[in-house]
Amino acid sequence: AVVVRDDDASANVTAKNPVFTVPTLVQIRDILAQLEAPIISALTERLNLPSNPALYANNGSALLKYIKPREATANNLGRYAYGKLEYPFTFNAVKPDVTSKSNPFPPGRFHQDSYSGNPSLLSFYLNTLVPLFNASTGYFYHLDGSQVNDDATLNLDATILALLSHRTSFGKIVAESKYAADVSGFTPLIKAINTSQIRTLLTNTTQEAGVLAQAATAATAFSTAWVASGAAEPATFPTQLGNVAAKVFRELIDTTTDIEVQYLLQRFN
Ligand SMILES: C=C(O[C@@H]1C=C(C(=O)O)C=C[C@H]1O)C(=O)O
Repeated sequence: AVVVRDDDASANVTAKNPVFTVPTLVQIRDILAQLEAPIISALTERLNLPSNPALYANNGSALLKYIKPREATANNLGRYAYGKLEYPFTFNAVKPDVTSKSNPFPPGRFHQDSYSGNPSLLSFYLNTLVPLFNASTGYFYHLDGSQVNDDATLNLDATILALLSHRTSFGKIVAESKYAADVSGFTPLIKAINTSQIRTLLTNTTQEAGVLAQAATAATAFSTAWVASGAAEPATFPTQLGNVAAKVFRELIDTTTDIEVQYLLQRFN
């Protein structure tokens, strides 16, 4: 539907974003738990492919070149539409909502802020994860004897990065849900731009321990399943996967929390 907005002087007529009420924190945590297995499943596959270091040199320029046309296609399919909670790595898809009398961001209603956690996810991927993806053999067989399959590797890189972006973007609705449950606690901290106190109020270390424990359980299940299914794995494989899963979920928690903090800092813009 096309509606006239009285708060947008630059355009007489513009499409208004849909109004979304965020789920409760309990519901959001259930949804986040559902994302753990797919992330660790993709990491398991990726850990079993050898890497071509050239793809990740120069801040991942070859990886980003691979991802760019995929993200353009994804964009045309609506992957980054308003409220999808996923953002691309190769262009900026965020148009932040602006508060006004007609659009006051009531507690519990999603609004879009301009912050993306993707740059820090990409740097974590390139600098911390890629060095851990050091398999010497892969599961592709080539008559020329080569083990490396650049396209298959990049395809998994793109899949993992998209999942990481989606998972961390939940920080936006986590923040809205927590704000709605404690408006009087958050409001003065936001107005004072007290970033460290906002972060403290958002953090729940018991919940974090549960997320990390589920990641460890999933990593054990996937490495056990690969070995039981007949994959030729080095003895170190379960430990390596456990290590990768622990690092990824620690990073996800930290970046999700960054996104929560940044969302709230823009609450009254
Ligand atoms: C997402 C939340 O906020 C923070 C981030 C967490 C996460 O990313 O899993 C877990 C607990 C909180 O410290 C939450 O409270 O569930």
